[in-house]
Amino acid sequence: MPSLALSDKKKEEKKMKKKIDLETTTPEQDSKKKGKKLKLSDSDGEEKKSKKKRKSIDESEEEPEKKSSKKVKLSVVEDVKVDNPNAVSNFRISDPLKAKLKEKGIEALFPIQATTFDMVLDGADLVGRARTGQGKTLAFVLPILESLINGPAKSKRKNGYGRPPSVLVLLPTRELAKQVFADFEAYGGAVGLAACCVYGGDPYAPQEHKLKRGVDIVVGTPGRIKDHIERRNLDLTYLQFRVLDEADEMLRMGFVDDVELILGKVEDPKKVQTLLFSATLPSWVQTIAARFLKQDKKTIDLVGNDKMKASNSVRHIALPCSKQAMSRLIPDIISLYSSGGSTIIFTETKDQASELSGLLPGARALHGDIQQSQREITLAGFRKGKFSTLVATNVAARGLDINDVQLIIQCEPPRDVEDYIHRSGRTGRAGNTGVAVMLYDSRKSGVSRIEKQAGIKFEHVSAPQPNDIARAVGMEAAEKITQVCDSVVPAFMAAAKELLESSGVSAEVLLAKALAKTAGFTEIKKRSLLSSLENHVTLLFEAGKPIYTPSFVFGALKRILPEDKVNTIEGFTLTADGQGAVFDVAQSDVDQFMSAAQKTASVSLEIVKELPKLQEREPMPRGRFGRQGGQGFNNRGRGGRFGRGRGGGGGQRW
Ligand SMILES: Nc1ncnc2c1ncn2[C@@H]1O[C@H](COP(=O)(O)OP(=O)(O)OP(=O)(O)O)[C@@H](O)[C@H]1O
Repeated sequence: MPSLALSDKKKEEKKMKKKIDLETTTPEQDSKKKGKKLKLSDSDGEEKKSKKKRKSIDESEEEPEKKSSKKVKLSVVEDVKVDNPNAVSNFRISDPLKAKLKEKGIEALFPIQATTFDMVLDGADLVGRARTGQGKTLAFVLPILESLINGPAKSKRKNGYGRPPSVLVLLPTRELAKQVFADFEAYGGAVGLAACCVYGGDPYAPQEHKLKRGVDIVVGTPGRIKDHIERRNLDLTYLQFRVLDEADEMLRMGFVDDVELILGKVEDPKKVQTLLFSATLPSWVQTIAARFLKQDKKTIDLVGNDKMKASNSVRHIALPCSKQAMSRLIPDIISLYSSGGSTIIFTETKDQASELSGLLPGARALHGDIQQSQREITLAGFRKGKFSTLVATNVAARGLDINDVQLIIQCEPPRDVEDYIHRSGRTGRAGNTGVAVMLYDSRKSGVSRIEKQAGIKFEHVSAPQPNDIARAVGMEAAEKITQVCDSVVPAFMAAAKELLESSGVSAEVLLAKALAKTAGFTEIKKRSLLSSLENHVTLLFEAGKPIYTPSFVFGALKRILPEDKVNTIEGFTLTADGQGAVFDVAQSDVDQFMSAAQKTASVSLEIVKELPKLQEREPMPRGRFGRQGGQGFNNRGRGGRFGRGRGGGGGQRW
């Protein structure tokens, strides 16, 4: 299909442009462009100095003529690479690491990596913040490894059998620990450094064995790390680097005691470099940074006071939908917005995740009540594309980097804006684009709160209608049809001719039927705009004067319609202008409602074509410090949130 090919091409071009933008723009360049200030807590000068150093090394390495002759020979694309100040070759990265980066298709550092590389390699403590999917993991992996093999940490690193680790990385969940471990294993392995991963839910013995044999890097979750320290399997005396990744989540989960205990185990905190990374840094994390990091720490905040806190390569969409309509609506949202890629659906509770995954064809659930071994199988299957829809609780909200996730669906506005930012950030990663659809109950909403706090502007859309769905699935079906092998066509020609002659409809109509059948659609039901309910229609009620209460509308309706009919209306909401109310009625009742309204001059009813702006009723705010135990953090239980089973409250949600 030419139009399909064209749109795909455009998408690819856009992706390329975005990728190049991400790779070539350093925050300094960016801030100059926008007149925005990059937050550098101190030694700004040092950073400039090391940049200069880099430049002068580059200049002395090559004769000017050589440089220019090389440029002449290069194509435009190659030119971008050479001129890119963030090209890997511009950093003090040793050859085996460079080769590994190249093997992984990484030619230039992303801004958070480029900005912090020298600081970390030169020994600074650091608080680093960048939006989701912008490469924070390599921002600590690369300079730490480089420091251990060629930099200041090399001479202090212990060698040989039974050596204690030089690096400790703490993460909030097992899935994340495994992901970060995979990077340390790949890049560390390239320079002869050994890493191991320890987390709860797995037997102790194999972890114990690895630790006793000696490793350079330990990656894990706080609970299990603490257990290994107490069992004397883990000696942190010679630690040189401590990394707190997704620090705010770790502390929010109630790991604060474990984290403190672990961080307190180093012999001389002044000799240890501590790095703290996240996409969200609530102000209370700054307090933690002040306690655990050195006074002269650097802060690199690539989000800063920018209004937009969530990923800016994601399309943020808000869509009204009742609980009832959800499981039937979601497949259509996937057809319309997933561009053929994978989808992660976030629910608020474990029960919801299980229930919804059972209702969606081919979907699997991931939450804290599922056994660790099964969780790993599910996640591995999703990563490999064995199934394309994952229904998860917040267990999958943070940090997970899964290729080809094109669509995020959140079943309701999350209570914490940080959750919105991290969940929607599972798509649109590494310079790619993605779509995040947030469903909301028009009677409760919460949309404006997320919009305001995350600094995003939602696209407000209504439930996909028959034409939208037909266009989307029709395109996919068309692609399937055009892929049918030419050699099988002659065998079907006689049947096709006969059908064309006998059906009495045009070739176009027949082809449309073939597309519908190929896409698996025998009927498409209309949906209401307000609750996304099938075979329902959204009506607008007006009375020619301001409406202050729902009871006024119900009273007026009951005067013109039987009470039991009025009681069937769904999703009742007042409009933002205070002049009307919208609600859904069954398609079969529409005529009765409309003719009743026509008989009276006091009210009017109209079928809504486009949903007007609605009044929002905010849910009760949940205080961050509202329902927890000590330490002043939202203590949802000591890791119980993800089923570590270490007691504490609040573990039921995820
Ligand atoms: N310099 C680079 N060039 C190309 N791809 C990169 C580069 N650095 C990292 N990536 C890729 O970008 C993706 C996102 O990286 P990463 O998971 O570290 O992001 P993040 O900032 O930690 O996101 P989150 O806040 O969601 O945890 C990964 O697939 C990673 O391999």
